[in-house]
Amino acid sequence: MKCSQTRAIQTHIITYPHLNFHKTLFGGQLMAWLDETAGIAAVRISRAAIVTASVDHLDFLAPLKASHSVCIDAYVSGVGTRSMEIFAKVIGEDLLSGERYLAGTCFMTFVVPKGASLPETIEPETKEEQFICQGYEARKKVRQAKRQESIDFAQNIDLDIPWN
Ligand SMILES: CC(=O)SCCNC(=O)CCNC(=O)[C@H](O)C(C)(C)COP(=O)(O)OP(=O)(O)OC[C@H]1O[C@@H](n2cnc3c(N)ncnc32)[C@H](O)[C@@H]1OP(=O)(O)O
Repeated sequence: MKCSQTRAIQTHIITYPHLNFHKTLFGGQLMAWLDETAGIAAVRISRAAIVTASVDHLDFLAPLKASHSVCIDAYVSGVGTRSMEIFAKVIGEDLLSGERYLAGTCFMTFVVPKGASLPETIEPETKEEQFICQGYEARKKVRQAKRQESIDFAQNIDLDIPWN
């Protein structure tokens, strides 16, 4: 399957319900849209009931201003056995001037249920897709190491009710 066959895109106008104190897009809203868009890309390759396993390297590069549009563009950039990596980019656009800017990039990992299968490879075509996909194996190694760290870390987190 080609990266482009998994591509999912959402575009929104940045207006009041989604603004923060700075009159720019609330980061939590952007994260929700990212998860939704990336999730669609993940289902397109797997046709399975995926879950979000991790979000790494979410860089907020520029604020998204009120009345600009925000376009979230996501595609599968690597496949493992049950996991897949999705790359997403966030593009802001001043709709009156037409100026576009990169507001963020992000990698997310989604996992299919046990028993579901994924294609063995994903095929990049454009220069950007080739650039992104070539880093998949290295990023997966880092993620696997971090996952173990995260499991060890969780052993030290207490679940007590704070007001007791
Ligand atoms: C769509 C939604 O809104 S979902 C809501 C939010 N997400 C959730 O609730 C998920 C909660 N977490 C879970 O259910 C589990 O931890 C899971 C399903 C993510 C992983 O659990 P398991 O099935 O036991 O994982 P297992 O160790 O078998 O690994 C399966 C694959 O996932 C990958 N993986 C598991 N956890 C992570 C992680 N945190 N980050 C990156 N990759 C991961 C593994 O590397 C492995 O990849 P591979 O098969 O390509 O080699």
